[in-house]
Amino acid sequence: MAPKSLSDLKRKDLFQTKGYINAEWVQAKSGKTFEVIDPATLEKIATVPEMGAEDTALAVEAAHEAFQTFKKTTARQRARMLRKWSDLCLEHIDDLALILTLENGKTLTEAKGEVTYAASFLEWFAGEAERTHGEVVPVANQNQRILTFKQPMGVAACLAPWNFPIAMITRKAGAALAAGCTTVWKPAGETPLSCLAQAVLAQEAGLLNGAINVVTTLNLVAEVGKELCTNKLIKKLSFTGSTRVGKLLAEQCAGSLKKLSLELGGNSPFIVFDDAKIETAVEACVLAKLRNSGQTCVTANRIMVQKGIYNKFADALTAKVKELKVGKGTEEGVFIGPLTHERAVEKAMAHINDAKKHGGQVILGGAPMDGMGGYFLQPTIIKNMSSKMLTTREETFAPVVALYEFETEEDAIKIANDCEVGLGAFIVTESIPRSWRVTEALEVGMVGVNLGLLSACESPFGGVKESGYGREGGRQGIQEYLTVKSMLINVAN
Ligand SMILES: NC(=O)c1ccc[n+]([C@@H]2O[C@H](COP(=O)([O-])OP(=O)(O)OC[C@H]3O[C@@H](n4cnc5c(N)ncnc54)[C@H](O)[C@@H]3O)[C@@H](O)[C@H]2O)c1
Ligand SMILES: O=CCCC(=O)O
Repeated sequence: MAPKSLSDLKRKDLFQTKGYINAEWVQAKSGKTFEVIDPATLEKIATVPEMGAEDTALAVEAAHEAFQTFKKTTARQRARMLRKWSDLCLEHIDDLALILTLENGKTLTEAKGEVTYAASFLEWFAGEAERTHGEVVPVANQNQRILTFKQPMGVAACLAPWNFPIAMITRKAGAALAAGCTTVWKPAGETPLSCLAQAVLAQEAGLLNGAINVVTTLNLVAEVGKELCTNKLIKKLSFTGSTRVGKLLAEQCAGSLKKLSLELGGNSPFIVFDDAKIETAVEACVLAKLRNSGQTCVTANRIMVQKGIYNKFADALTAKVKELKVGKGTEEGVFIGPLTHERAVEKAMAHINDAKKHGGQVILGGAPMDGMGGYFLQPTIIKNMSSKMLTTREETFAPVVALYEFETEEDAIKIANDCEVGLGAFIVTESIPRSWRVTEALEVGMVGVNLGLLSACESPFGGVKESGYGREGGRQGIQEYLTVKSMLINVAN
């Protein structure tokens, strides 16, 4: 039987409810705490420390101290630790998935998928650690030799979101530690428990005391964020979350010119051309739109369908979505869990009501599922979407499928690019030339062709425009945590 509650954990010590500084589990200096809630039941699952600036500064100092030793480890030593950590994630996948489902709401199947995805970053960066090096540069002056080498930047702050609390920590910290940086993690207040479980496993994998530190906070997030941005011992900050907060962090980091990676909001177009196979389009759309209840940074937000197949696609998609079971992530057969917090339901309802006001036609769902006890929303499909609507400008971050109609390929590109952000995009077409043309024309960081998932540890992940800058994963991911030093040698005497 599938596990349902914390009492089903096989390794009880993976459920930690304190912050983690210099390899010790600690309370906040102020003694304050906050509660972590199961979004499927609204029941409290844990009480964790509400840490503030003082606690954060201690975590940064511990990481800085550890860096003096950690930077001298070899890439092979670091790779071994990361591989061991990856293996431990897979060994304890059931427990990690259960903790994740209980605090985030996603289904156990998706939670296991996230653990596997998280482990893949650790394995990937273990490999990259040993294959990242400088170069010998051809010289213009025969009396010189020039070479470059890569060095870890120092302490890295890793700020993870609530929608992928495990994978986003390993994507950031895996790269940082592979590079030889030490880290301070700040999980989202809604989902600290998955991060704390990762701290247990990372330590078990042999990481040096102080190489990872976890600061938990919900209500003092602005204070903690500011300390991380302004503390001069931190040399690099990586954030995944909203564009609003990303801009604030960039402003706060400007004072110390800290290097930033920002993976922010998107508004992904999902473009279905007349020549698409309907089954491929529906299957990809369900994944791109409804995975994690629509709460993914690359979630398809504007489903744009060419006129010739608009109604056919809408009917096929509606039939498919009607089959999907909504419920608690721990229940068998559930495809769509609750949203992670109350604000998400409010935001989705604001988008649905705004679409209705401007002529949108709700053909499925359209309301919260009040009797279910958590933050549940009916899977919703809206036709006749137009440029006037809120969803056109802002990501809905919920299981709300907004269907727009377009006429030509040129129109599709123009509409898709008429947007302040540019993270992901999806296109569905049987034409290879069109897939190239459209991919090249879209102003985004990632394009999926005939599929609904853009996630792979070996593929660089990130956006353009107000979706931020920097890349995570791929060969680029580790470079974000390294500096290049050049050495110029006089060989004349
Ligand atoms: N890119 C992503 O993966 C992602 C993740 C979460 C939210 N979002 C977007 O943001 C919208 C709103 O979500 P929300 O209500 O959680 O967003 P929010 O803007 O309140 O918070 C986003 C994240 O930033 C952190 N945060 C907030 N204030 C901070 C500060 N001053 N310093 C440091 N960190 C801070 C929060 O802990 C959270 O993880 C969503 O609907 C979605 O559009 C995107
Ligand atoms: O939501 C942010 C990341 C999602 C992913 O990597 O698939």
